[in-house]
Amino acid sequence: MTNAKLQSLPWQEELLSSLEVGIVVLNEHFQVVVWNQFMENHSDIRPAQICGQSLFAHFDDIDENWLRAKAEPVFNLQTPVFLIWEQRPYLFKFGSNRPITSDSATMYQNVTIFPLITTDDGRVDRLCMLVYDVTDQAVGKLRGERLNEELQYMSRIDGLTGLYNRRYWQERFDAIYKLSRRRDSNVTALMLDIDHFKKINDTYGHQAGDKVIQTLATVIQQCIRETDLAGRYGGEEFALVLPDATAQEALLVAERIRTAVLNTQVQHDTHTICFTVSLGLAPFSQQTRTAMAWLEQADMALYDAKASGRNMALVYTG
Ligand SMILES: Nc1nc2c(ncn2[C@@H]2O[C@H](COP(=O)(O)OP(=O)(O)OP(=O)(O)O)[C@@H](O)[C@H]2O)c(=O)[nH]1
Repeated sequence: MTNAKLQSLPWQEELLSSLEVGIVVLNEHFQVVVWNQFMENHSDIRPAQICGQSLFAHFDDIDENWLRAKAEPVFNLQTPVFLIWEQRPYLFKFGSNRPITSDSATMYQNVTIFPLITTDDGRVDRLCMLVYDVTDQAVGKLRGERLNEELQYMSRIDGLTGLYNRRYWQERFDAIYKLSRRRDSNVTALMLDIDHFKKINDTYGHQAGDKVIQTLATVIQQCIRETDLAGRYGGEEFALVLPDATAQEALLVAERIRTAVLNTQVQHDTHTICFTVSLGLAPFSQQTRTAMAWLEQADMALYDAKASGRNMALVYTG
């Protein structure tokens, strides 16, 4: 079955030309025997230019060793092989004819490679590749995945501050609690609350209050490690967990946050707003039976800090 033979059967040639599928027949030396209209249209290579020549001479971005290894079972075991876009977006680097706004500049392809027997002794001496354009399907799936990732991100993040929201923070905190029990690690939980926040809202308005909350979130992020976990726990209440930190080490972080807040001013309209925070800390202990109980200890220390005059950080003492 050579190109010359195909030309002698016009209806077959017409059939192959009208297919929206690439058809490539290769011999044992990976020389092209058939190159249909689809392949010509997308590669700008005419059959006369490529037939009788090595495929790799025209497509130097196809890894020769890889394709030969892939095709081995087709020749030796007479079994088909499938290349799917999820594993390798394309075999032939063709441009996609989708609109400019489309997600893909190149055509995604699924490729089926199956054996052809043209010898009298039943040996496979040719293989046929069917190249399917699956760009629409691939772009749709990739968009769906990206959308899912965005939705997952949004479901974890607090819209006002960009920190983790309460639900997701709690989920991560529970996991850290379980890990700490197993490893008996030094981890400290921290609760933080803005002092007299109601007064800020009442004096400057809710928008100003929001700005204060956002500014505090930025300050917190600047004062902690990447491995620390910060979340917005309630309106003006934040929860943190500091892995690899004893109570004393976490207290240094808490003091860093407290002083940074003292040195922060929030501009709103013509006003300059200053505020303070109170912090409560609780180191992990094997005696603490649940994650919730651990967090409550930090909350009790926070309550003590508030009761002792605010603008301070205290460690839970039991
Ligand atoms: N602007 C703004 N205010 C909020 C938000 N969430 C809660 N609040 C307000 O935060 C205030 C919290 O007040 P309180 O719980 O009485 O505490 P506080 O005034 O900070 O007093 P102390 O904690 O005892 O220092 C309430 O007025 C809530 O309406 C929010 O997202 N934005």
